[in-house]
Amino acid sequence: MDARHALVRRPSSRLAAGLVTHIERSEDVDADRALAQWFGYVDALHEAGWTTHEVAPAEDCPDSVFVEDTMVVYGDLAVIARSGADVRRAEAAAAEEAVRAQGYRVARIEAPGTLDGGDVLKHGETVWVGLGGRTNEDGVEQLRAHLAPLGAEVVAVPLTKVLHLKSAVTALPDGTVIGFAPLVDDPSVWGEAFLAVPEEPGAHVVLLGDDTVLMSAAAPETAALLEDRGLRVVAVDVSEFEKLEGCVTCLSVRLRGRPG
Ligand SMILES: NC(=O)NCCC[C@H](N)C(=O)O
Repeated sequence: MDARHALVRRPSSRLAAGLVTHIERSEDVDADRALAQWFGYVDALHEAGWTTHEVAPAEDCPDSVFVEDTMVVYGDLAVIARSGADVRRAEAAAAEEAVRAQGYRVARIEAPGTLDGGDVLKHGETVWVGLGGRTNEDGVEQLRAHLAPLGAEVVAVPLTKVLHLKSAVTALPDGTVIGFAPLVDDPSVWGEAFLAVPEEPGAHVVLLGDDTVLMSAAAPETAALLEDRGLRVVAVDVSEFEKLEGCVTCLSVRLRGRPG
């Protein structure tokens, strides 16, 4: 992997008021513990050689820590999302400012399109987009138009069982797409490349390097399975974010092809 930079955004003290859609609301989201977990996550990025850049915090936006949802970065272009949850739209402006400061060109998903960055899974030149939750057809079409000149193929994927596509599936460095089968609408999208994992929190990995993945500490069996495949696993406790349907992917935007 080349340049290793990532955007992160520290949690609002109002995190407990974040949105919950597919799971029961937990009454015990602890904002202090969440902040400690967020520092643990950021430390794990640093230890793996990543430099982090903070998007200005947004106290009034309980879900702002889930910075992944504010954009899709491909090549030298950042497509600023227009969340399918209108209460989250205020998060985008500061995220745009932060990614511009890293040298990216910017495009935007415009109304009536909606798209959340968490619905977008990239591997190589293929970009799968979950359709049916926070992202609509117009949002997919706009993303396709923005990314086509960069050589990306955008593929819409049905999504009904979880919040975002990357709540269901993520990709390993070799292109294997992992998911917890009961929550994946149509694994046949990935054919032989799909690998079922034994735990729901095990479906989410952040690629930290060519052979290293970051994942939730709540998925020890999946961690062992990935280690058997030759990967190094860095596990972090993100329990407070998981109570709000967040996972390791949504806490950062990795800027792998940073222009600047
Ligand atoms: N990309 C992600 O998985 N984001 C998680 C967002 C969770 C937040 N509570 C929401 O419902 O928008």
